[in-house]
Amino acid sequence: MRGSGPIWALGAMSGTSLDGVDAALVLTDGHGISEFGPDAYRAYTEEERAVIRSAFGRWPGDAGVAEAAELVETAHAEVLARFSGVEVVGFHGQTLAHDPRGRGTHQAGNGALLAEVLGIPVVWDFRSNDVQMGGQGAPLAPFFHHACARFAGLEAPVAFLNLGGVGNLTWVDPGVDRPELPGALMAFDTGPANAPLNDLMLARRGLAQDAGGQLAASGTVDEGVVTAFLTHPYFFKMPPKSLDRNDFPNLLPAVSHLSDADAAATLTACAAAAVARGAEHFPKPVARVLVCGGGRHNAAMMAALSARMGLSVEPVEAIGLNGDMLEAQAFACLAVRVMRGLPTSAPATTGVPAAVGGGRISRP
Ligand SMILES: Nc1ncnc2c1ncn2[C@@H]1O[C@H](COP(=O)(O)OP(=O)(O)OP(=O)(O)O)[C@@H](O)[C@H]1O
Ligand SMILES: CC(=O)N[C@H]1[C@@H]2OC[C@@H](O2)[C@@H](O)[C@@H]1O[C@H](C)C(=O)O
Repeated sequence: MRGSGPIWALGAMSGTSLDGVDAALVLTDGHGISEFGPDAYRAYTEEERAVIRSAFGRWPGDAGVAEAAELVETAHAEVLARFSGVEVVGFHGQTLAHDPRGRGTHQAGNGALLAEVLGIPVVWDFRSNDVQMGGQGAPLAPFFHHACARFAGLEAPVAFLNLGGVGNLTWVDPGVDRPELPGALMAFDTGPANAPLNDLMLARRGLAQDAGGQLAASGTVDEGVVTAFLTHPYFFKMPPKSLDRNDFPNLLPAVSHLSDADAAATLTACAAAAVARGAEHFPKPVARVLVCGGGRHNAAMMAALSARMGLSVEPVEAIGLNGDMLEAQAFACLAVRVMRGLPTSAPATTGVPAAVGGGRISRP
């Protein structure tokens, strides 16, 4: 990559909730954000979603994985081709399985193929190197959260919370000028966020989500279920730590005896309680929690978070960011970091023994 100045990078993310592909342009030198560009979204069709979902938990070579990967590649090629003036693409792919201390981490989608189709260098397979070096391979957005806090001119420690299928929390001290330095970051997955709630809505009501958190807001939380949920060994692990979408298989069955509304309220409370438990690990207190990801549209979840954390919980729009695109933007910024040989994770974000870079670079 020429020079060290900012370039237009296009990031793309297909998250665990499997709604679709987010893509966003960022002008960045990998350290700082100069400007945000346009973004785009391409939903998966129900048929595509079913094929990809059936490959969850599977590894390269397993039945159904090649079909899922092809759909992921096609959807990305479609949405990424809408942009012009792009110098590099950061392609996350679709996580199908994540077992960092076992079989590794598996993001479906071939970046080399996309580079050919788009005619632009593509950085991809961001997580494998970190896992091979002994890290969790996730979360990777924290280096970008650090850049966001500085872009917004924040000075005091702050937390970014992503509420996707899984939740992840990043504590940032914007006063430390590089994300890999000790004291800059602490990050980890908090627990299940929207995934069990979506599964409940699908099973009970045939709906994709609890829109606005309306069903949860009409129910009563079963605190016994929340207390039992918090005894899961994950909550006793020290960060950094990461999760697979299906790591809490007993959560949905734990609300099977409840009405639809009470079950939704209880799963929402569990997601919030997991975040509040996670925040106990923060090295220094924060005054505000800035939320990105689809869960910020769930008023019941936002209220539960604020109540259980005793903090101001606001969407990232409060500091001028786009909460639907933060992860896509993160992989844009990480792509530039990879191109320039900068680290993308550190002991405080993934538990890797030393700051490392990841990602494969494929050129057309
Ligand atoms: N209006 C809304 N009301 C309630 N929930 C919503 C709303 N919009 C989105 N969501 C929730 O947010 C989810 C999508 O969030 P997001 O796109 O951030 O997840 P993801 O990026 O796929 O997941 P991850 O970050 O775990 O990879 C939906 O599946 C739904 O549960
Ligand atoms: C293995 C994997 O894909 N993890 C995702 C998932 O979705 C949310 C959470 O679990 C986080 O760990 C990560 O994504 C974000 C973008 C990250 O790496 O920061």
